[in-house]
Amino acid sequence: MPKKRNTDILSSPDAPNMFTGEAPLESAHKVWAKVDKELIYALGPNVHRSWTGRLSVSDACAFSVNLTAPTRFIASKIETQYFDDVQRLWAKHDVVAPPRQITISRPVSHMTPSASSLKNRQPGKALASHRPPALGASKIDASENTQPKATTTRYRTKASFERSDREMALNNTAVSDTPFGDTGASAFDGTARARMGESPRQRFTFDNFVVGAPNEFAFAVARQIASLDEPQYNPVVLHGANGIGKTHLLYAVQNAVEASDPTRRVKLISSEKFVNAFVSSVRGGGRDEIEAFKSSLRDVDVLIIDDAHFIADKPGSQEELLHTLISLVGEGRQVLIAADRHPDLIEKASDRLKSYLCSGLVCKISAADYELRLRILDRLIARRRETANATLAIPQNARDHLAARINATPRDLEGAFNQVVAQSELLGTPITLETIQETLSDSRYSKGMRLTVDKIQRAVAEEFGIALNDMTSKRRARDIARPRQVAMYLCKKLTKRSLPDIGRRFGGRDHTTVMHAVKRVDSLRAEDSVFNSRVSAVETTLKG
Ligand SMILES: Nc1ncnc2c1ncn2[C@@H]1O[C@H](COP(=O)(O)OP(=O)(O)OP(=O)(O)O)[C@@H](O)[C@H]1O
Repeated sequence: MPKKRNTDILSSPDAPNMFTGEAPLESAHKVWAKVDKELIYALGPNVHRSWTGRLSVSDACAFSVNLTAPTRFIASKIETQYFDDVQRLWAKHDVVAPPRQITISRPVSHMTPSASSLKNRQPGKALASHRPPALGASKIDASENTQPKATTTRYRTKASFERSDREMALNNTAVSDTPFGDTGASAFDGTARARMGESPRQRFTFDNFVVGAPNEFAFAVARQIASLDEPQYNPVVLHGANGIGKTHLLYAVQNAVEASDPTRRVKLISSEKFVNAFVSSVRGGGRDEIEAFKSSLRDVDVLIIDDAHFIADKPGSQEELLHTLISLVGEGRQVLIAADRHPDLIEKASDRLKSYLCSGLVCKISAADYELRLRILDRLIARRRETANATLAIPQNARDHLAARINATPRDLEGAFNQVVAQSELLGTPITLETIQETLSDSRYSKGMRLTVDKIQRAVAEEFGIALNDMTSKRRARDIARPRQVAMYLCKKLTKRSLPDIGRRFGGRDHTTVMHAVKRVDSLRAEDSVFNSRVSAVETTLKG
């Protein structure tokens, strides 16, 4: 008779490894020793020494393993930048199938309760309260205040982390209209907040917004909205690339209006929240739900909607938004909207919505130039000195380098600044031009990744001798169309932009046109050596 399988034991968190017979914690230490070594090769010794090499196994069961970092910042950094490597190598060396879930956490004190408890642990005694979160569990349970605080789950993406501050703000606003309290905030939100010192709502003020040629119009408009009781332009749309300061200005308006006249009702909501609230009110089915939704948006003096482009392919929500705007504007209430592109370029937005959005005032925030980036950097340094590190010193040549090198958005600049400062503060090293170069060389700020569509279009237009505006024109003559295809090809190859996004930046072309261009240039490069060397020449110039 076949032996009865003891599923209770095998599915228990303390079950020994089926293959090696090792206890979960023992096997986790062994696996980590291998992963630790391989990470040196995978990430390079410098990165490993500064980040992943500072992890250690603090707890493990048959389903999951908890790796602890010495500080919250290091845990966040690993989670956002190196987690995939850790996870991949862990899966390679852990013989458990499916591989155990990895959680990165930071201790609340040097000797974490879980570590000390593990030391005193009685063989065979389960430590239920010190288990790493189970598979699929969300962030750490706030009641487990003796546990290392998990900064995030395995499902968070880098992009979502970058946006977390802002989303946290928008979500809180939408869930409740109370200013940033702790209510409802997740453990991760708490981490993000601690990392930045203040909530976005507190940081995003007019005073903290650095004004320069690329944003002065938008700033002036926002200030005017905040200072007038009667709208002068309505609706107002601010548009510009991601991370360029739109949300900052929206919050600045909200803050300023509330500070100057607490009786004025201001509501700031993301269009994603708008859609969700609208859909759930409709699903709720009752008239009351729908009426409650409508009045929550219409009983305000100033309605501010962020990321309006999100609503593009949702016809029902678009219609509702349009009615909301018409109703508010009709009653003389101010409407302020932000989107990542001009309303006319919001694909799948209805013509009525587009034309209504353009009927008030549309103003663009342009890319930050070097001078503005330098001034934003100076402001960041000043704030850091005021709030956390009075002796922070960054030599001028290092500042110049940072402002010149991070030629993307203020958000990227802020991220790079945080990285440089945190590394210096945590490792106790001074900030110099060399340390900045080293920090940035390990990161997403490496030159090739920061190439913009605009730069590529310019470089290709120059090489092939066509006008820059032919990149977006409808002209189809081969001597124009071919360089345009080259530029599309290089955008796909050298940036992280999607095919639809690239198409949009080439005069609103379809993604299939971009796909065709990529294939065509690829095959021409293989067939025609002169053409190939011209494309290589542009590529080399761009990569600098
Ligand atoms: N002119 C500026 N002065 C100071 N800080 C700025 C400025 N512009 C942007 N920032 C900072 O850059 C970060 C990103 O800005 P913000 O979230 O407002 O971008 P966004 O345009 O709303 O991006 P998205 O399109 O992704 O929503 C914020 O921390 C903001 O404070």
